[in-house]
Amino acid sequence: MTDAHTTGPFIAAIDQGTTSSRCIVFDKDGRIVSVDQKEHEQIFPKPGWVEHNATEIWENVQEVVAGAIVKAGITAADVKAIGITNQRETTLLWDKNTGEPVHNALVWQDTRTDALCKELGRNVGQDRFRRETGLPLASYFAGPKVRWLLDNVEGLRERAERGDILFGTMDSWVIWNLTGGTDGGVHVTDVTNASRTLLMNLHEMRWDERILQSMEIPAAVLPEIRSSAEVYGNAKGGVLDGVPVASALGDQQAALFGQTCFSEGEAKSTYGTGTFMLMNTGETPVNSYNGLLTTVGYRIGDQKPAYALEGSIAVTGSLVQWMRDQMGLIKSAAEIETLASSVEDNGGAYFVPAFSGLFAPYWRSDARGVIAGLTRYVTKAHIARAVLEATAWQTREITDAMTKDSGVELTALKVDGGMTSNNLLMQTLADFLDAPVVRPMVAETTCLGAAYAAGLAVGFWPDTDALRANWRRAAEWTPRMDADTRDREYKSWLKAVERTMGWIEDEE
Ligand SMILES: Nc1ncnc2c1ncn2[C@@H]1O[C@H](COP(=O)(O)OP(=O)(O)O)[C@@H](O)[C@H]1O
Ligand SMILES: O=P(O)(O)OC[C@H](O)CO
Repeated sequence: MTDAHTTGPFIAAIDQGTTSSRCIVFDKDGRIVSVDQKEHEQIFPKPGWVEHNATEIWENVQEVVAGAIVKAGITAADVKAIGITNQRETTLLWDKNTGEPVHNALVWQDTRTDALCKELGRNVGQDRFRRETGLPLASYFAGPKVRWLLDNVEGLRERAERGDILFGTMDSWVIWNLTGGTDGGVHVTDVTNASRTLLMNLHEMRWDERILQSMEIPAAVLPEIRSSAEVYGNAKGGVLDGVPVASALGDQQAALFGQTCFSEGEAKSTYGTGTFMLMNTGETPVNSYNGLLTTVGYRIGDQKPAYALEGSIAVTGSLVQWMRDQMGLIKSAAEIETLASSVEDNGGAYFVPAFSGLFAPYWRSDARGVIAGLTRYVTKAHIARAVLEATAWQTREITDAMTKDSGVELTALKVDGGMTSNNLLMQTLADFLDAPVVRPMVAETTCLGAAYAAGLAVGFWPDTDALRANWRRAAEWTPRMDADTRDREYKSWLKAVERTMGWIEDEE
């Protein structure tokens, strides 16, 4: 599938995402040469619980890597490096002697550790976690999930303490398997993924011993924390045998990198299963007083890290999936735009999809979803509109918090991800933010970011300036809504948000 304009060598990026795994081959201009992708099963054992089968995921990863290489018509010899990016926080423990997971992976959306987080908050204190890790104590993050597994899988704690068990987010699982698994696989994670565990000291980039003690997690299970762009090892076996594995970044940080947000104040927002806005805040971590997370943006080799402020929204694209799969109101995700465009407005309806509680800026795990403002007038088209507006209003709440925390006014928002193919949503976003929304030519910024980092690590690209030169605007939406309408609608949205809170009582 390579054309006359794309001659090698290439970089291959693997994106192990929440709903699918994909592999994309890029050329030196950052153009896509080939793509292969495969979905995996979403397992919902109980309300609020979400799991993935990590063995299925690893099989899919191997399949899409082979698929992308075949489609590109190339071999391992043409690939200079492999970059890894992944759904963050999703937590796996596996046996290092057999390579078998000890349990399904607990997915970032899973809320089973709510009670544990409350208990830790009472015993250890919320502030300590915020101060050391940059994160609020919430079921979203990996550390409490590790503790839950150690407490609930029979005999696991003893095996972990004996040194037989490895913990990893999906970057670690993919890298360990890629580099040989039980036959010498390297057990590493990068600073961006480690910064999502509630276990890493954000300032010193090392596992925090006191937090490990209070969470009762043995250090023996932990991967080594490395930078986001360096060679961790070479692939062993498979179609990319011998190729250096040279980057790892959580998917949202990878998108920040792929959008070339290398300067302080530059931000992007990625619209996939959830939505995540990150702003590069430079070499020092910025504390949030408005419900954002402080996280690592990236670290290239032994250079100073770039930190970021993040606004995380749990449910955006997954609400569209829910309309399709659970409600049967649309047949495809794209159909939501046609349905929503058949009416002028939301008909008075507001949909707050607090399915996993509310993330930024509220961090309320006791919240659950509501549709507010219903009257007999409301049709499924109005609900479809409210679904799209929910994504745009949630972004507005995040940009407001970013402005307060960073002092930087939003002048334009760089966007990417699957939902950005929805024109109505992008226009609504520009309207609600009262700022232009800009989409780059390569909307696959997550894979692109991982490819860029891997390429920098092996000298395929010389520096970040070379990467910036690849960024090209594909589309722009400018605000058209009058201020009065925007303010009135925003007030109604905030009223609907209030109605979600406190739905789950402590004993539930
Ligand atoms: N045209 C569309 N309008 C609204 N949502 C869409 C559209 N196309 C895809 N989506 C949503 O985008 C998400 C897929 O985007 P993607 O970036 O691939 O997500 P992820 O990386 O989280 O798996 C799905 O949740 C899907 O419902
Ligand atoms: O796989 P995605 O794109 O839904 O991203 C998930 C995030 O990394 C969760 O923090």
